[in-house]
Amino acid sequence: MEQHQDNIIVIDFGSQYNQLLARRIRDLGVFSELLPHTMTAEELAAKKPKGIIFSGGPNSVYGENSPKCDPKLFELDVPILGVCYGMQLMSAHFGAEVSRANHREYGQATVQVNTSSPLFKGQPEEQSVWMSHGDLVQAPPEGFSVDAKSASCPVAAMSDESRQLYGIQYHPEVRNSEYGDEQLKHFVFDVCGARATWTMEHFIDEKVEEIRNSVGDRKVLCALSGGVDSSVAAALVHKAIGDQLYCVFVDHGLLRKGEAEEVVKTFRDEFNMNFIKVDAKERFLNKLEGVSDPEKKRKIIGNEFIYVFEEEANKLKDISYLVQGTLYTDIIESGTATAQTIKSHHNVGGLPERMMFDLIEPLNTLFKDEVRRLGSELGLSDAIVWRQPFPGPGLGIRVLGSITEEKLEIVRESDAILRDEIKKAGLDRDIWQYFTVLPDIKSVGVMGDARTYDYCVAIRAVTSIDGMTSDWARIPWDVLGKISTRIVNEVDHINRVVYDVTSKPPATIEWE
Ligand SMILES: Nc1ncnc2c1ncn2[C@@H]1O[C@H](COP(=O)(O)OP(=O)(O)OP(=O)(O)O)[C@@H](O)[C@H]1O
Ligand SMILES: O=c1[nH]c(=O)c2[nH+]cn([C@@H]3O[C@H](COP(=O)(O)O)[C@@H](O)[C@H]3O)c2[nH]1
Ligand SMILES: NC(=O)CC[C@H](N)C(=O)O
Ligand SMILES: [Mg+2]
Repeated sequence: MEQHQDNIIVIDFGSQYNQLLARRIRDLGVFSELLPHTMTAEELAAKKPKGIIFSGGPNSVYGENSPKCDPKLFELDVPILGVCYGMQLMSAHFGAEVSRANHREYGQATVQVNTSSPLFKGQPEEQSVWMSHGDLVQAPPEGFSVDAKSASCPVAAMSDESRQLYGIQYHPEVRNSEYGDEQLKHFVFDVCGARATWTMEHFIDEKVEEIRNSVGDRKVLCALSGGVDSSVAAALVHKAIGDQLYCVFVDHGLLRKGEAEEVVKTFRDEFNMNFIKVDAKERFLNKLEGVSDPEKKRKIIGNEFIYVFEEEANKLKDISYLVQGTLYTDIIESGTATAQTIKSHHNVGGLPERMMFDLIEPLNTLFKDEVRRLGSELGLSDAIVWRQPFPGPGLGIRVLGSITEEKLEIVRESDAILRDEIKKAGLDRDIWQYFTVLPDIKSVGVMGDARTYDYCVAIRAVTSIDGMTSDWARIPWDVLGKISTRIVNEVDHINRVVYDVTSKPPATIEWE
């Protein structure tokens, strides 16, 4: 996309925090996107970046297959900030030695900084920072000066002002680095001279123009779940092309209690868009029968979605674009060239190899909280903007192992009770996501003096901002107690309720 504002490019070397870097820059009001390290200097220069940031990464620069960048990048006359692996890469490029550290540093550390260096202006000389490295730069390359050091890290930051090259060994993008935001601010505004003009309004205008240009007068299909992301994507594309947009909502039999009716009502009543509901319960459940591997289930569901959309597109004729509400989170978790696959999101890693559509994914650089802001800007109601996320594979990944109608019913009913009680307790806006899971185990109980041997249900409730990390929600015990009693009393085949108290990481939000 042609950017009409200043742009800072973050080059992805596989760090867990790479997405945070781009995010922090956007929060400063400057557009920023994450791009693969395999892009050539020429391709990157075409985007006219005001500055480039190298992310961290799990590799060692001296490792055999460690990711590199196009060396011509250093000749573009664009300021570069290397973070962690990025600084090590810059150092190695200019001939400094990067070696294994005697003491690896993970977590909080104290650095002494040179406050006359551009990135550290106006800050205290001693700062607390977040380190995560096992390698280090012993001495800076020629022409660079040391801007920060810690007890175990001789080069915690370095710079060559004349060539506009900067390096930081710790992670300024992580909140635990006290003045990290300040350092990024200095880089973006003082060193790169970027202007803070990036707003959601700009984002909307640019996307609308981009969508109009690529679509022309053709018709477009939108995969609409009624969730936050696809509702926002649909509203955005509708703004661009109006009635050329056809929204397709699929009931795959893995939806929550009452969900299909609710989505149909909302979109028929509140939205002035072409809306089609497809009943595809049987075909999804048939394909999933007897399949217990989570990744297989995800791929079957992802594939089947597309087959349904293709059939609908053929009925409407001349449709070659599919809109999806894909977020950056879906992409990173599905695995990229540098990041591991945590789970294949149905709309990314679960897509079939061949499909008849080109994808339009206007939100694929954003995080959930940014999408919510965008939704409000587009005038969507709070009920949609603040709806809790619900994964495309739905209850299919909340019935662990192979899926049956009976098990789906248990999850559907217990989830409805949980939602009801959370709402009654006024907690629905505080808790990011809450649902029940049916583990594939049975345990012994005693009900009405009789022995039972039946399923247990797990409650999962988390607080989060963007779904990348989360903590378990501290639901008051009396509320949990009420939920547990209701589930056991009202849902057949449940004799036990447990509460999941793990954060992400090390767990994930969904169980599959
Ligand atoms: N039942 C469905 N019918 C049609 N499209 C769907 C359905 N479920 C998911 N999708 C598509 O897959 C995309 C990803 O699903 P995801 O759940 O991440 O987003 P969402 O449902 O739009 O928002 P939310 O995260 O709030 O649930 C959606 O944006 C939508 O394009
Ligand atoms: O549309 C989706 N398709 C998927 O395949 C999928 N898998 C997980 N999720 C949602 O993503 C967020 C992070 O989930 P995890 O911590 O389980 O990875 C949580 O909000 C999950 O509900 C999905 N959404
Ligand atoms: N977080 C990082 O970028 C780590 C860089 C490199 N792998 C190291 O251990 O030093
Ligand atoms: Mg959803």
